[in-house]
Amino acid sequence: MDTVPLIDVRALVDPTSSPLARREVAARMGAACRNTGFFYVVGHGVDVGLQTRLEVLARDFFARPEEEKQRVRMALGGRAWRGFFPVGGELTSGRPDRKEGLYFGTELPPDDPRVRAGTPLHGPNLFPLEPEGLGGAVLAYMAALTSLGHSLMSGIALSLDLEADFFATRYMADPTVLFRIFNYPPGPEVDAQGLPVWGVGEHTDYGVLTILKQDDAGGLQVKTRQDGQTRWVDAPPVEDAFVCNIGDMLDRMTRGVYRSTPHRVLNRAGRDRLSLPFFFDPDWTAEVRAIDSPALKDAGADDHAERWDRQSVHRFEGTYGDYLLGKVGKVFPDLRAEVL
Ligand SMILES: O=C(O)CCC(=O)C(=O)O
Ligand SMILES: [Fe+2]
Repeated sequence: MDTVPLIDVRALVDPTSSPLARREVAARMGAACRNTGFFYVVGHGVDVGLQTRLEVLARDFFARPEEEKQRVRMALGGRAWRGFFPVGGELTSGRPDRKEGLYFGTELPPDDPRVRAGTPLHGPNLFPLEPEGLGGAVLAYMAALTSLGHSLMSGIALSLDLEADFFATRYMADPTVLFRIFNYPPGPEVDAQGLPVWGVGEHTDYGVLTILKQDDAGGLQVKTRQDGQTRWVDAPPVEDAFVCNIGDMLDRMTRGVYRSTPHRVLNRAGRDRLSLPFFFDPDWTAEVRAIDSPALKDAGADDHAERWDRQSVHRFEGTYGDYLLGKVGKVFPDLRAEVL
């Protein structure tokens, strides 16, 4: 219960696998979602060559001079919320993180009705990017992870005694996809006041499912709970495995049974750490509801007083888009006026 389990999800990805094999994988995922809310996946089928190409190109990007990276700064992405932010440009719980990053999302042309209507977080990515090939690798990776996201959600649906396509048809026919590439530079572990300098401070993710690719530097920590005690455990890099975790919206949909678990990053490697979180979330216009299933009869009490952001995970109404916009301004204060 205290460590992050590793699950081979091949049966969910392989169209020829048996229903029994799928259910077995789903049961393991369900157990992980109820316990740590975090699990590794292997057997995911995402091409290793593509992953390596993306990692090499991303490292090349972050190694470039600041003024070159600023050519694709977030201010140029406007309402679409895309582009580069420098170290200290993003806040978690009101404090700047020691990380820089590139933001991407679903590539939409300017004549898409949602882009024309000025819908926040919808639009084109800030392409072309240097080095050449980075933009193409990002699009190919987002397509591969979207497919994996649907496979994993079929497992989560089966684990809740729902039809395998429950999420795909009701909530994620046109999923909200946010993809980020982060670089955590090395530096002292504490600041002048002796406070830890987090790569990312303690937080939970907003959405449904996060699929993270991390390099070999380590530094991701997960807050586990057992018998009322909390403990931070490491989620170290595992060869060709993604780290998956449940976000607040799935926590809400399952009335707290599937846990959105706090996590944070401290880069102690003495060199840059590269990580690539992919957020796979409901359709922008989806009205998200609590899931009705006998599998959730043990739905628990509200724990908002203990949570990092003091928000109840169970209270919600409106569309996923409205919910997400409520969060954006807190992490990028400069962008708030532009986006909201
Ligand atoms: O970089 C990581 O390992 C985690 C990033 C993260 O937690 C996030 O972006 O929400
Ligand atoms: Fe996170």
